[in-house]
Amino acid sequence: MRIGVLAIQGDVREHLRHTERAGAEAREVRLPRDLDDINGLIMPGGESTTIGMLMAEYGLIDALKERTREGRFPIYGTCAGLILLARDVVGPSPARLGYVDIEAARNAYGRQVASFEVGLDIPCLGSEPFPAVFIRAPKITRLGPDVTPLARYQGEVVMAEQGPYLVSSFHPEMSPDIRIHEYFIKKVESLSPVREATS
Ligand SMILES: NC(=O)CC[C@H](N)C(=O)O
Repeated sequence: MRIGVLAIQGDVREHLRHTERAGAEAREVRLPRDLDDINGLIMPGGESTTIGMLMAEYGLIDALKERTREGRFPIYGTCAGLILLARDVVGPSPARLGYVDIEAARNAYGRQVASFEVGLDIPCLGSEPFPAVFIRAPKITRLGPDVTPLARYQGEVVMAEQGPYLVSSFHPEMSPDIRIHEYFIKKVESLSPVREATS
């Protein structure tokens, strides 16, 4: 499996490293042609207005619309990546993909100085809490009926999935734990077209 990491802003190197440790090949994605030979994409955190603007400028929004048309190209959006995958955004609304039926409120977990780490219970990863780092994180303020919640913090959903798309309000690459990357890779494997036998 080959996973792309959107390399516009954020912890690109950490996501590449976690992806490789979790057993997949990892590639940086900047331009539409970088999407050709990957099976899924991770969109790191950063500043969603800037990332969305550059994605639109590089032609990546249109290229991803094409690539995801059959619903078999998984994308994991973390933090700003969640905002770019959200159908609705409260406040200033960046150019984005909007594939997940959620509403996201930007910076709703406080400013940079209010960043924090918590041990989150994420049942699909097993019983060990996941060390989740929140940095000016978005809150999910509405969850559509087809979206499955995967984790909550103080009663509010902070990780969810809908079909091939996975989102988390927090940064999974900032701790050594690679279970979310492993979870995403399994999702990619389950949706990747089976190669035809050559003989
Ligand atoms: N760490 C992050 O990705 C923060 C997201 C940022 N607050 C935004 O709205 O774009």
